[in-house]
Amino acid sequence: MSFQNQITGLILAGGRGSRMGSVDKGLQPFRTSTLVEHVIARLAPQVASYAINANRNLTRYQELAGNVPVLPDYIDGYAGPLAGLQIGLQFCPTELLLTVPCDSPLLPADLAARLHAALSEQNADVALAVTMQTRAGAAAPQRQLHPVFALLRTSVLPQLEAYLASGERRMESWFKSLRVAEVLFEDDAAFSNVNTLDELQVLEQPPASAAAPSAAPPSAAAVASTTGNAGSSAARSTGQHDSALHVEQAQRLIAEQITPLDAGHTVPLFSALDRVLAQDVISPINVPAYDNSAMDGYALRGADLPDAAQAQATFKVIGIAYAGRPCALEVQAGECIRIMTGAAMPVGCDSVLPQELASAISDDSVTIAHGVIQQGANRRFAGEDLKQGSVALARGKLLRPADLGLIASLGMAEVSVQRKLRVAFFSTGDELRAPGQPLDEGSIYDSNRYTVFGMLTRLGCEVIDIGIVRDDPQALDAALRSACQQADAIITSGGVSEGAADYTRDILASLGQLSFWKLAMRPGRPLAFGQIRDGADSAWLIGLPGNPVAVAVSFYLFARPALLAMMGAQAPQLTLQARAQTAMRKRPGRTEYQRGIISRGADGQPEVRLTGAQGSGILRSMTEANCMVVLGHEQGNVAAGEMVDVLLFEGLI
Ligand SMILES: Nc1nc2c(c(=O)[nH]1)N[C@H]1C(S)=C(S)[C@@H](COP(=O)(O)OP(=O)(O)OC[C@H]3O[C@@H](n4cnc5c(N)ncnc54)[C@H](O)[C@@H]3O)O[C@H]1N2
Ligand code: MOO
Ligand SMILES: [Mg+2]
Repeated sequence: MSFQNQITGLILAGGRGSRMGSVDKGLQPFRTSTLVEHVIARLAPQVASYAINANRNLTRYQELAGNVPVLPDYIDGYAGPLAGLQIGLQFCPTELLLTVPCDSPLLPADLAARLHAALSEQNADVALAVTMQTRAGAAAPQRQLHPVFALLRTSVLPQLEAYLASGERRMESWFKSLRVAEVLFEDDAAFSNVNTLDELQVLEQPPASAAAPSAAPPSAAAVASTTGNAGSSAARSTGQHDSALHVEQAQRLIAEQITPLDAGHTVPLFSALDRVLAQDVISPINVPAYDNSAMDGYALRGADLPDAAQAQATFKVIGIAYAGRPCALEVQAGECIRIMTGAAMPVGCDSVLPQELASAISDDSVTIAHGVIQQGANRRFAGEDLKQGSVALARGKLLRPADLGLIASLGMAEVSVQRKLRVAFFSTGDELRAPGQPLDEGSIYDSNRYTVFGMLTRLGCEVIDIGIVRDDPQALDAALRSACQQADAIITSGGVSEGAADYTRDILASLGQLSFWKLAMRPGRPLAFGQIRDGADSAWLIGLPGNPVAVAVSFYLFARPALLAMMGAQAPQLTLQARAQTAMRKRPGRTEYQRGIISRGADGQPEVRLTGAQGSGILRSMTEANCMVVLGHEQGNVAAGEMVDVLLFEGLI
């Protein structure tokens, strides 16, 4: 394997740019493009694929780089280059990560080759660039370390995480704890980094040496498309390393890339259930439209209610007010009107006595004891539910039955909703047979397509079943192209892990920009995500792992939010807490989703137990469960009686 295939590049663009007036350095204009595009042009040919670490303007970086991963820091607060390194190492699909800053547009073309040679020869953890610099006033040139030009083994990630967890942020002192190989580069100018706008202007002068780019870099999108496939083969590196993306990071990366489809249309209210609101619903009226009674009883003036000294008071009944019928009566002191729930409050009345609270009722009078109701009781105000002109429901709302009721209460018979997402789905694998067919030796029934069908349908998608696709490059290519032409998104299962399913990975990658992630979770460790294209058509693709439980879990955690984001829907997952009924085994360093049954304990509090064997091929564990127990990344074994997080299935799985 060539050294390039072992290396993922990481452009560090996550700084504050403090010395540049807080501008985003990577995006500064430089020689007809931007600093980061020059860095991309220099870095891309040296590595299998690359990512950008940025904490601002993520969409802009994404546009410039054409769908390469743009990774924000995992830890908050612009914690410096080590935070960028951390997310880069967590993400890195290859054994080696090469970091370069976004503001060194002249970086050496042989950076990766030379750092790699030294790293291998010296069996080091990290190789760093060094130059000799003559400073003003200094007698001799001095050794200058360039720690952000580093080639690292991803196996150093646990050490880095421990270092960051101790509150440390300094890069050079972290390197002191590692085996470092230093590589002397002659051309100091190649490492010039631009800290101030003045320095940028100096560098903007026409290049003085051959080391500088002679022309504008190729467009970043072109670079990305040439590296996309290389990235997938590099992702199958043979070396053992533990770097894996955290669940939240993968979710964040997906969320950052997906933008909602902008395609609303109007439907009658009865067709709007489970659809996503495409526009805010603004209330055209006050709801309720007028002050009215919340009770059947007697409307009166609160000022006439008896005080403690009076003990009770008797009111004269002067008429009846019904809901839906105007009542022209007006009460005077000591008078009341018999009123029905929902009837408009008669002029002068501000309180309603529920009839069952009266001390005595005759044909024309009502007696009320002191303290039975307060002034203002049981009066519903105009607009207390919704004020005219206010947002009754916000765009992005997934419409539930009560929402339909609310829209109807505004007098609206139609509503603007997003068009249904078209989602194509298929299963991959030579071993798969469709239910109803005979099962020959070595084959199994395809269950994933049915699970995926159910989950897509519950999400309100228009489903396109592409069937079972054999592990055959031509069949996969044809299936993907057909899916891409018909659908907004494609959900596949199987063939995204290492090894025998290489085919699927290669074909998936050949049609677009796909990342193959290893996630720090169980089940659902492998996942593919990206966009594929066929001519003018494009579709998002989520490649779920083949194991049936992993399919459901990965769909829930990644496909569901991705599809909801495409619909522009706001539907966050709700995590509850329950008491563990039994001990649960858990290894720190990954998030586990164990299948559970939540119920009410003897003390009335929620408690949860696991559904037996938790293997990711045991689909029964899923059907018996009504929730998933979520055991967090850092968490270890759970003792009986401890509180654990749970995600309820109802409506989802
Ligand atoms: N060397 C490694 N091997 C594996 C790793 C790894 O990290 N390194 N990850 C394991 C994990 S975790 C999973 S999950 C699987 C995922 O594999 P693939 O996505 O490549 O899926 P397949 O190999 O095609 O299938 C895996 C498994 O699931 C069964 N399957 C597949 N499709 C269906 C279907 N539609 N209905 C029912 N069952 C299905 C298939 O027969 C296999 O048993 O990789 C591990 N290996
Ligand atoms: O995704 Mo796998 O075994 O974690 O099922
Ligand atoms: Mg397979």
